[in-house]
Amino acid sequence: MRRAAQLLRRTAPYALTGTAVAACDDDRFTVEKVNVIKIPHLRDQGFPGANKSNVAAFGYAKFVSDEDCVLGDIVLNGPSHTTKAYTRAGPREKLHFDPQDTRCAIVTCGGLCPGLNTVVKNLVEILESRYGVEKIYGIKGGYRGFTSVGWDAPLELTADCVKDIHREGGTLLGTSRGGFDAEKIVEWLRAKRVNQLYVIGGDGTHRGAYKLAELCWEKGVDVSVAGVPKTIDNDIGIIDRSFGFMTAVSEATRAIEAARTEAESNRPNGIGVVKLMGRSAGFLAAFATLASQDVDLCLVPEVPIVLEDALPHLERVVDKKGHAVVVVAEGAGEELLGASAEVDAGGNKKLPPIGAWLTKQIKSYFKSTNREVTVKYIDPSYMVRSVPADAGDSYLCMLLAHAAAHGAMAGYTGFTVGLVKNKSVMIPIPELARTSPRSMNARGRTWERVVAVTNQPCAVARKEVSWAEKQHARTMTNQAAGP
Ligand SMILES: Nc1ncnc2c1ncn2[C@@H]1O[C@H](COP(=O)(O)OP(=O)(O)OP(=O)(O)O)[C@@H](O)[C@H]1O
Ligand SMILES: O=P(O)(O)OC[C@H]1O[C@](O)(CO)[C@@H](O)[C@@H]1O
Ligand SMILES: [Mg+2]
Repeated sequence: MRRAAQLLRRTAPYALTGTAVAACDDDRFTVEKVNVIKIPHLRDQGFPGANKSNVAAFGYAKFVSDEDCVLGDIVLNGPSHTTKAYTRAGPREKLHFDPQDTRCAIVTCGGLCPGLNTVVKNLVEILESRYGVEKIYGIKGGYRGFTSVGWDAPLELTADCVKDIHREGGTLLGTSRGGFDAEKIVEWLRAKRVNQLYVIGGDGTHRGAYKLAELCWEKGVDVSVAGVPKTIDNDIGIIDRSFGFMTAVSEATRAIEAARTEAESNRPNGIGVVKLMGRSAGFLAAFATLASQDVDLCLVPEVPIVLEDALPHLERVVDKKGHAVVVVAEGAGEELLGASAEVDAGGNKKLPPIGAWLTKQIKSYFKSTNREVTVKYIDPSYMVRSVPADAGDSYLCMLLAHAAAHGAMAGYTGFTVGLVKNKSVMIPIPELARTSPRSMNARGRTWERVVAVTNQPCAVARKEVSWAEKQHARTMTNQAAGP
């Protein structure tokens, strides 16, 4: 017997709506409850909008209904199942903003990431060419650029001036940490009659973006704030992966390849150590390790380092192969090196020099066993994120830019976009903020694969369980929590 899903009903803004869905097939399983996550809409804040028909999409695209959802959890492991669902992104039949009266601004914040320019290019192109928006500002140098003057004052972007920017890494607009002033930014938006703001950045940038959306409601300004998540750490919650991450993984494997070549060639007992980015999540280190297949020891922030296991393991590898390769994420080993009280302009804590420390530990361990060792330390950190996006990430950048533009034109606000189970969706920014930064589950499949591929002793992770589980539990609690 199959019972059709009941109509998905939405209530208050940003609330999870408990929506009963029954889908029984010969009593095999039941999806008991789908919690549809509602996206704030400007009409709910009392802005009626233009309610114009979407001629841009008409004739070439299938409109996406506001009722279309994507299930967040598609793995069934029991007779009944509860899952969140995210509103599908895509062109809507009705536009909140009349393109003729639409003025947009785009800003990139936080660290660099492959594909920033590709997102900017695709935003400008879809807004100008498809929707017919005539004024698009490019804010220079992150949030602080709203108040900059002179050469750093906002640019006017056109499809023509962005047509080749995807070929370059970095961001045409510039980026920064710090300098966020909500009052001044909203004042600028009001003065320039900008009614769509696109922010491309990480969790910090999104926290700022939501403050801007809230301030706009408070001040009665009809502005849509749309985010596009950016991080090469891949530490944004909910989404499948962030743009630029796989490009960074490919670049990281080149550094690992160099480390292997150095380690293999330098006698006796060559060891290559590669430090990769990853402030609080070791996804980059883990994926580069899995992709390269050359790594013998991978250290990540989620799994505390146990030197008494790690160093003898390296010695065994060197004995067997003549060389070894180590990958360490920059945020690993906080439990040994201590946390720094210093923070950067974005409020992110500064990290101790784990790569140099580890190199020293390896040297002294081999010395203590009366073995010669040649350690080559490679720190390619900025190189992996300053390159242009590869083909897969370029495609993702285009998809995300389009999702953001369609959502903002339709009048959604305070949302970000992402792939969930390979479908593009909109996510309320508070949901993203609650689930980010996410960390790798030290008892999950990715880490299990890393241990299998490197052959590093499971004991490397033995102390980890309580600490990493605590970390992971925190993320999961955040994800499970309602707004
Ligand atoms: N809680 C917050 N409220 C308002 N603005 C914030 C907040 N956190 C960060 N910002 C601002 O967002 C911008 C970028 O923040 P941050 O340095 O944390 O980078 P990010 O967006 O998280 O990207 P990355 O992935 O590189 O860390 C900065 O201008 C910072 O001032
Ligand atoms: O030196 P910056 O520009 O602050 O960036 C470094 C940080 O950026 C990140 O890649 C996040 O974007 C972190 O892994 C890293 O700690
Ligand atoms: Mg961040």
